[in-house]
Amino acid sequence: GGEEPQLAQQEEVGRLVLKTFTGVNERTFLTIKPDGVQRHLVGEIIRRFEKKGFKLVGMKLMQASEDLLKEHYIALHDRPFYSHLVKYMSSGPVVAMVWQGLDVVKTARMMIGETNPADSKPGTIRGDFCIEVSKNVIHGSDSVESAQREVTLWFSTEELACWEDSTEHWIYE
Ligand SMILES: Nc1ncnc2c1ncn2[C@@H]1O[C@@H]2COP(=O)(O)O[C@H]2[C@H]1O
Repeated sequence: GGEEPQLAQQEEVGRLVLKTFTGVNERTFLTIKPDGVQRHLVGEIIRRFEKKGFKLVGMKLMQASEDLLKEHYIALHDRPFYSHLVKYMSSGPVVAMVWQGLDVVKTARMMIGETNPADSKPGTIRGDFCIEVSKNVIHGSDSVESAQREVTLWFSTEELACWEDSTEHWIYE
């Protein structure tokens, strides 16, 4: 009984957030994985999204806890590689980021490449910088809904910056 109104309220907030972060305000969650940090790819990866024209609205270098990563990868908890994945992701610092822009979820996935680097074309991040699926350098949200879930899981609202990009007139019609 008592929990239902709260749940309805949460769903309402969810719908509102989803409506707010559409069009040029669409947001995605990206994280440079421990192998990407160790291999000094942080600058190169950020450079690609920055030069593309997307807006960086949140970023932090952090060592993620196993609890956070278990929640982040909850949809994969039945997969045989789940616990290995959680251990690897918590083994060193990652760079968690929120990027904003028109169709940023889909476009970032295209820039990242396929989950398996062997299927990723040259020119994509995974196509250019890695070989194995279990060391694939970067994560990107796979849908607007998972982006919303992942952004709120990894960042508080105070950690996200709202700023005006002076080049926007040269990027959007
Ligand atoms: N067969 C696999 N073996 C190990 N890790 C995998 C396998 N398939 C997927 N993954 C990892 O699981 C992750 C899920 O989403 P990511 O985009 O972070 O990238 C994926 C890979 O790092």
